[in-house]
Amino acid sequence: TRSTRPQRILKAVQNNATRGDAESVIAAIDNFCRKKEWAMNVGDDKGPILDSVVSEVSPSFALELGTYCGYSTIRIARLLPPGSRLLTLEFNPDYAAIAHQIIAWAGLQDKVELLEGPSRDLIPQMKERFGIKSFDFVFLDHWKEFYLPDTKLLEECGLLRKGTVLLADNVICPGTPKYLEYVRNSPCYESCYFKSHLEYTKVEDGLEKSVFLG
Ligand SMILES: Cc1ncccc1-c1cc(O)c2nc[nH]c(=O)c2c1
Ligand SMILES: [Mg+2]
Repeated sequence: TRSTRPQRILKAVQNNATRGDAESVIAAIDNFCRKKEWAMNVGDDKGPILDSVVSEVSPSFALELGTYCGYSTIRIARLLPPGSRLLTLEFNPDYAAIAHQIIAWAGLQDKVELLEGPSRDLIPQMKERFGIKSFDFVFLDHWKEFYLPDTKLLEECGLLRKGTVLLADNVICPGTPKYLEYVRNSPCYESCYFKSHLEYTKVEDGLEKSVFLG
């Protein structure tokens, strides 16, 4: 039977990237998705914006909503200081199975904890089950309809602190109008937009950076 797109991405990594070399894994995925088959990775246009925000925050505890094949997981984890942790949540088991292998190929499995399940079920378990006090950085990249409810859930669970940085992908394409309206109008957030393009295309998209003010 025909392979899946994530399986084809994994094969491109195994055939073109060096084990333990995160940069080569990122390049292999970007080359495959630009030249062979589009896929919903944050990509090499928005990616450097993600990198700059992660480097600026230098988080001890980071959360990613939406792993897919692990591309942005690797972009974030490769920049984390020693001893810091990235938790990444993925509800699709097929995506999670591929992401585990791609994260391992990059040699970043010791910095990353990949949790399978719905974010709305996992977020309330963060303190008790995963020993998280609060997150320093959150990357929202799962499904546009969940950005706002999951942000409110993070607030309600006391998982955001003064200065926590939220970075949201796809705020233009596919678009997250309810989330944007909230973070741009709430007195609890200071928000700004980084204009870019939908991965591997000329279509406008961008990242919204929102600092929680407590
Ligand atoms: C799939 C797609 N088609 C056309 C335009 C945009 C997308 C698209 C792009 C992304 O970066 C996504 N990231 C997380 N989750 C998504 O569902 C998603 C969808
Ligand atoms: Mg995205």
